[in-house]
Amino acid sequence: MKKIRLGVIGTGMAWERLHYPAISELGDKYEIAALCNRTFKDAENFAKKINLDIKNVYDNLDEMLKRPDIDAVDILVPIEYNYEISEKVARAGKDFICEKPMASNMDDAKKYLELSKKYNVKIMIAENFRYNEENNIIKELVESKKIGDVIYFIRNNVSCFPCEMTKDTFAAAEWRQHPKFEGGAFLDAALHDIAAMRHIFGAVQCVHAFGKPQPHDFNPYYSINSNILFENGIIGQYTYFPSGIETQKPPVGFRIYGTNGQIYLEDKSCGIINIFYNEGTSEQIKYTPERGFYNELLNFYNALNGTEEISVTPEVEYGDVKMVFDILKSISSKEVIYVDTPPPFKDIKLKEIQESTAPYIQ
Ligand SMILES: NC(=O)C1=CN([C@@H]2O[C@H](COP(=O)(O)OP(=O)(O)OC[C@H]3O[C@@H](n4cnc5c(N)ncnc54)[C@H](OP(=O)(O)O)[C@@H]3O)[C@@H](O)[C@H]2O)C=CC1
Ligand SMILES: O=C1CO[C@H](CO)[C@@H](O)[C@@H]1O
Repeated sequence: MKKIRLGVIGTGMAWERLHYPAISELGDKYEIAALCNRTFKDAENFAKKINLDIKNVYDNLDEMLKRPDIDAVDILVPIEYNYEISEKVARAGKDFICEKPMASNMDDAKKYLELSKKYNVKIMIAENFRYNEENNIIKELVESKKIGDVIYFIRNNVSCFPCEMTKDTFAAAEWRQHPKFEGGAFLDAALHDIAAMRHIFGAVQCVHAFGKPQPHDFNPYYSINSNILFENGIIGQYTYFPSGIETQKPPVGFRIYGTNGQIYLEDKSCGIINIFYNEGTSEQIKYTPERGFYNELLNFYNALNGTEEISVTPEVEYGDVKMVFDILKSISSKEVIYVDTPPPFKDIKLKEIQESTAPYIQ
C-alpha cells in the first residue's frame, strides 16, 4: 500500500517525543503531509526541522481538513479538546488516531462511540499501554496459566507530580497543573494503568476506592487506593499516588500472584519481567520498553491497509475511561461501583475458583 499521508493536530510534547519518533521509524508507511497547531509558530518550527514546506502548516483546523490529499489525522491535543476535535475530524470523513483519553467526561465518551458508524471512518485511540510489549507478554503469561490460576495482584503507580512541574516534562503543562476536566492526573495518567489491568485481566465487575483529598489542582487526591474484582474472579489492589516525595520514590510495582508462582514487573521501563515459581526456580523475560507507540502506529497503518483490525477502538477505550470515573464515583459515594457488569453481582463461579486454588491453599 502507498504511504499514509498524515495530518497532525497538536504539535506539542506527545507529538515531538512520542509519535514523531515512531512515525520516523515507520518512514516507509507514513508521510507527514501537514501540521496544525493552535500556536502557529510551534508547528512552523517543527515543520522547519523536518523540511516540510510552510504552506502545509496551519492554525486553522478546518482549512487543513479540507485537503483531499490527507489520508488520515493524528490528534494530540489537551484532553479537554479530544472529543470536540475528534468529532470535527470524523465529520470531515478522515480516518484518525486520537491520543488517550477519548474524552474528558462520560457524556462525551458515550457520544464518541457513535462517530465511527455515523461518519464511516476508522478510529484508533492511542492507548500505548495496550500496545506495550510488557503488557502483551504478561497477558499471554496470565492466559496461558504460566503461574497457574491468578489469585490476586497488586499494582502501584508512585510519582511526584509537583517535583516535575518545573522540569521539561509533561507535568509542566498548564492544562495538567490546572485541569479543566474532572479527575486531573488520575484521568490523564492512571488511565494507562487501568488500561493495562483491563487488557491483562479482562472486564471488571466492580471497584471500591478511597482517596485522601488534597488542595492542589493537578489531582483531586494525594493518593487513590482501589480494590478491584474482575469478572473472572481475580481480585487486585491498585494505588495511584502522584504526590510522593521524589527522594522517597519507591519503585512502581506490578506483582501478580498465582497458584504456581508470581509475575513481577518492577517498572514499565526496566526491560525485564521476572517469574518466580513456588518450587524455587525463576525465569526472566526481556522486552523492549515503550514499544506501544510504534506498535499502535503500525496497527493503524495495517488497519487502513485492510490487513488487520484496529486493536484499541473507542469501544475498548470506553471501558477504561468509565473505570476512571467509576473509581472517582466510588470515592465520593463510598459505595462499590459496578464497572463493566450491571448489578446484581454476576455469578463468578466461586466453586470453580475455590477448586482451582485448593492446591495453593493446602
Ligand atoms: N500516551 C502517552 O504516553 C501520552 C499521551 N499524551 C496525550 O497527548 C495529548 C497531548 O498531550 P501533550 O502533547 O503532552 O500536550 P501539549 O500541551 O504539549 O501539546 C498539545 C498541543 O496541542 C495544541 N492545541 C491545543 N488546542 C488545539 C487546537 N484546538 N487545535 C490545534 N492544536 C491545538 C497546543 O497548542 P498551544 O501550545 O498553542 O496550546 C499544543 O501544541 C493529550 O491527549 C495527552 O493525554 C501525552 C503525553 C504522553
Ligand atoms: O499519557 C501520559 C503519560 O503519562 C504522563 C504522566 O506520567 C501523562 O501526563 C501523560 O499525558
